[in-house]
Amino acid sequence: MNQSKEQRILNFVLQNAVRGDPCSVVDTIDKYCSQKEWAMNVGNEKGEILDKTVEEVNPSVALELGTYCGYSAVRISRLLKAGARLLTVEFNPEFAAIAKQMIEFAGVQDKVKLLEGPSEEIIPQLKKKYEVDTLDFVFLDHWKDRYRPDTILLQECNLLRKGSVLLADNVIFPGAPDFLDYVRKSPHFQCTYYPSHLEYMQVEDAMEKAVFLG
Ligand SMILES: Nc1ncnc2c1ncn2CCCCCNC(=O)c1cc(-c2ccc(F)cc2)cc(O)c1O
Ligand SMILES: [Mg+2]
Repeated sequence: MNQSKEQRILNFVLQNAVRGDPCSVVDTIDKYCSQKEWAMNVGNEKGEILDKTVEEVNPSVALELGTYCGYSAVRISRLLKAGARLLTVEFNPEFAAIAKQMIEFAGVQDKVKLLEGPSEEIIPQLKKKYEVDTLDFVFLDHWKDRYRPDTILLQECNLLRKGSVLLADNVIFPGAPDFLDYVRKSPHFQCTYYPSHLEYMQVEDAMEKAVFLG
């Protein structure tokens, strides 16, 4: 049976990156996806905005919605302090299997917990099943029409505290207009817009940071 694109990306990393070196895994994925096959990783340009935000927040507990091949899970977890952890949620079992291998190869498996399932099912389980009190940082990179409902669900589940930071990918392309409208109009969020480009392309995209005010 011929390989999936995601399997080809993983194989390229296993053959060309340095085991246990998260930066080499990130760079190798970017090399493959910019030169051989496009894929929906956040990429290096938006990845630097992600890095700066993670360094600014320095989260103890971070959540990622939409793992895909694990590119941003490796990118985020390489910046986490000792004892900090990233919970990453992936709906697609094939993607989750690739991401698991990617995370282990990068050597960040002790910082990352990969949860398989739809975000709307997993978010309500975070407190009791995954021993989360509140989330310091949330990276939204899953279905774009889930950004707004899941932001509301995070609030309803009391998973946000004063100062929790949400960072959303793709708010321009493919776009998350209802999410932008919601957080920018809400008195509970302080928003910042970061213009950028779609990963590996010269197409306009952007990220939105929304800080929860309590
Ligand atoms: N836990 C969960 N709950 C719900 N859905 C879940 C999930 N976990 C995963 N998914 C399912 C999301 C699958 C991928 C989401 N990301 C995207 O759809 C995405 C698409 C593009 C794109 C751009 C230009 C194009 F021409 C085509 C596509 C770029 C991006 O950076 C993207 O992040
Ligand atoms: Mg994205």
